[in-house]
Amino acid sequence: MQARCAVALGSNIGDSHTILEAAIERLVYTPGILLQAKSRWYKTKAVGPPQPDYLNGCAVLQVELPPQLLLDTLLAIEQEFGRVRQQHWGPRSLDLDLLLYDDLILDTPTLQIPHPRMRERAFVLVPLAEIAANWIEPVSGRVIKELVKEVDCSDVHLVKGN
Ligand SMILES: Nc1ncnc2c1ncn2[C@@H]1O[C@H](COP(=O)(O)OP(=O)(O)OP(=O)(O)O)[C@@H](O)[C@H]1O
Ligand SMILES: Nc1nc2c(c(=O)[nH]1)N=C(CO)CN2
Repeated sequence: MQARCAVALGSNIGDSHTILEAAIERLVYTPGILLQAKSRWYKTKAVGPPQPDYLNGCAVLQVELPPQLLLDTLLAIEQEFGRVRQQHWGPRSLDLDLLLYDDLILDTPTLQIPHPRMRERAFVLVPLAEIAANWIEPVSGRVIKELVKEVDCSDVHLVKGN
């Protein structure tokens, strides 16, 4: 079975640009994952507890993996990039969040789709609107380009020379 999914990428430790570009390559290297689109990179102020600014972006993938296996793959790639789970919302070399999986709504103890906080996050919605503006977020029934108008995007800045 083929599905289209959207992934958010973030990094605020190390050479984040190199890490995020390498994470895209690593995703593409995974059997069952094809890259359909990737956004440019954005420098963003950390939301939540004080920590270094992030570099964020999004990608749209065509996958042949079921949702939980896809998540497990994302978590494994985070580990490969040295992601130690110091503390929730703490700095990390690589964060991969599964935002959308076709029009699936899933709420299990290990996986929630759509990502439960994506609609409040400019650092997700701005790059996602760049590559998936007309994707309907299934919980709200709204398209991404409408959702991004409802969040404060003043802390999301396109990186020069993307
Ligand atoms: N859609 C999803 N995308 C990514 N992780 C998810 C998702 N749904 C559930 N999880 C679970 O959330 C756990 C916590 O992830 P993590 O510690 O990276 O949270 P975070 O990225 O710091 O915060 P946030 O979840 O708010 O982005 C993961 O280990 C994963 O098992
Ligand atoms: N700007 C920004 N802030 C965050 C981010 C992130 O990726 N970017 N990720 C978090 C936990 O997932 C918490 N806060």
